[in-house]
Amino acid sequence: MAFSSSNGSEESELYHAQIHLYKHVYNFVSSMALKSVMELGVADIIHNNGKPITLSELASSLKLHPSKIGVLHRFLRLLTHNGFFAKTKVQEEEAYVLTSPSKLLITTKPTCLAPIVKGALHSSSLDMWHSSKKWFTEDKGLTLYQTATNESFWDFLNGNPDSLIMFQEAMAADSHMFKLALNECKHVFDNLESLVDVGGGNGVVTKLINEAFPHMKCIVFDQQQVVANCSGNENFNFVAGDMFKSIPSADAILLKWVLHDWNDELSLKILKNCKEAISHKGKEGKVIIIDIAIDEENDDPELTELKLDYDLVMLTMFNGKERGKKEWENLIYEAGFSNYKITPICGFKSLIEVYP
Ligand SMILES: C[S@@+](CC[C@H](N)C(=O)[O-])C[C@H]1O[C@@H](n2cnc3c(N)ncnc32)[C@H](O)[C@@H]1O
Ligand SMILES: O=C1c2ccc(O)cc2O[C@@H](O)[C@@H]1c1ccc(O)cc1
Repeated sequence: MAFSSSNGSEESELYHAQIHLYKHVYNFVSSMALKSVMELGVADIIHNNGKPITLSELASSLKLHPSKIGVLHRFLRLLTHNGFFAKTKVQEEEAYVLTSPSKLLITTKPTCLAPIVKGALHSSSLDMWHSSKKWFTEDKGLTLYQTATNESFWDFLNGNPDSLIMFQEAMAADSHMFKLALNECKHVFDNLESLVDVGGGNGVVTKLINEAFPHMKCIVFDQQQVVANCSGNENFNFVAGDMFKSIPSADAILLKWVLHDWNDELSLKILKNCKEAISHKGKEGKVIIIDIAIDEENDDPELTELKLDYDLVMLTMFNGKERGKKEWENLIYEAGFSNYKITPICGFKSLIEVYP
């Protein structure tokens, strides 16, 4: 039933529809206000203050022009409404404190996600969206990013060292969360003598695994330009190569946030190379995938929205995708594996153990 017959509820439905639409039009304002506050370093200032901070104290720490104190107040009002800050009173004056989400912007903490905010909301990640109509009406086999910029996002990173660093820092920041998850899924890595972290970037995850299992021979395998200046030690090494060609042999292969960058055809190629790399172990080898698993039936709608947002980001930037359980199963079986197990970790990702 789209509209009821009574005039009153027809209007009310229209008003609700209007609010729904406006809310979605202005969703970007919350993202951009968050980015602005992250760039100012507000979380660090509140954290270093050691107690709730008043607006005037905050403005003075930030060395704001006096004309911008009211502006800061309005940014903080929205972000307080959104759960990023909370308000209390200091001698009758309003003062701000951090909440759990804004504590993730404290730059001295290993759990800091400011580099994700910086990279994901950088103009180089966002500008492409203005070309979506052109992209929809063409069939050139390009990503939205390529349609907008004439190069792939990977080529852009390879030609822009500062952007490559920004991307690697964002990936490294996300990987620190894995330290907590490792406590829950330590058993997955038990009894492995060797592991290759394919597309392992600058090795944050591998280092955490190596610290938990010092006798495991760990290799971070990534593109030459990513690992060229990385150094390790006897059981924690960097190897340059191309995962589409071949992958070094090991008891287990780790693929964290790699397969979602690629479509099914290319993901299949990577998985088949992983299978080859563990073939010497017979049925004992395994591939460990850490990625999103969409589960609309069981996840709450907010979590599903985040996963679907990521799906569109992967589609538009890389021609990649976030997968549901059935899509993971099809991919895994098509690559020649016989069994798998999906376990949710890190809040919105899953760990998928894949067996030959
Ligand atoms: C999204 S990042 C994930 C990095 C890391 N696994 C993490 O979770 O932080 C994908 C990684 O795949 C690497 N990569 C892309 N193409 C590759 C290739 N052909 N061979 C090896 N690594 C590749 C990128 O350089 C990048 O470090
Ligand atoms: O968060 C981002 C992300 C995460 C995982 C991945 O495989 C690719 C990603 O690219 C964007 O979606 C986004 C990001 C973009 C640019 C950047 O410098 C950092 C993160």
